[in-house]
Amino acid sequence: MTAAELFDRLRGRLVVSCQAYPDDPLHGPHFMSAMARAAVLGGAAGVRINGLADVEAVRAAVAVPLIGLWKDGGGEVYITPTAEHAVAVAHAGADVVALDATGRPRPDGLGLAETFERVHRTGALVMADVATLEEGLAAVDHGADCVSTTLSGYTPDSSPQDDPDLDLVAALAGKCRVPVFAEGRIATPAQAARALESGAHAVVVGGAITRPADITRRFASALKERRP
Ligand SMILES: CC(=O)N[C@H](C=O)[C@@H](O)[C@H](O)[C@H](O)COP(=O)(O)O
Repeated sequence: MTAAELFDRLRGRLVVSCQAYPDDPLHGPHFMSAMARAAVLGGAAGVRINGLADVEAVRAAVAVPLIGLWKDGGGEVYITPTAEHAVAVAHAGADVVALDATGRPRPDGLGLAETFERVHRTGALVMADVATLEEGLAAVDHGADCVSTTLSGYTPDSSPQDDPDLDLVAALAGKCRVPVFAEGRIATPAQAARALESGAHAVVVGGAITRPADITRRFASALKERRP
């Protein structure tokens, strides 16, 4: 699949992020590949998957474009923190490798251009996970194939917020020559639709679909507040 074909398949569509941490009963490739299959059944045009085992299993389970990442390490930069992680994610079967492109120092000391270049040598594309407009523009200059607002609200240079950062989506979409993905805290179908109206090429939704413990917690706490 060429880059143009891949982005065409995702245009105006939903990407579901299927990720479960080790303390989640759904952790592991068996559950995440079932989750990815359920997402595709429901109309997801792509999936976003964390970790080599999950990427491999999901690659075998669904045929849609797969955005892979590898959260690792205890540092500030934890989304696919080194070029070695990024290349491993590509080799595990990701079509697109998502990585922290905030410009903060990477643990392997490599710059973004060199890291992106190593991903491109595998044949995979690069999704730059950013928190600000400046980071997105710099990532595109360094060769990113697409940009996602994943890290807005989670870095010292972006303010924490409850809602999706649709201002950032609009700002990036207005200035970037590559597809911009809206990602982070999209909790309702209405917010997903607004993300497209803000200029997103596609919309990534995670927890609101794939974290049943968190979804349950929202319902349970709504009852608690009104318990007689
Ligand atoms: C900040 C960070 O580490 N984001 C991660 C990136 O892969 C995931 O934990 C999120 O679930 C994903 O971005 C989708 O966002 P949300 O679950 O809010 O729809």
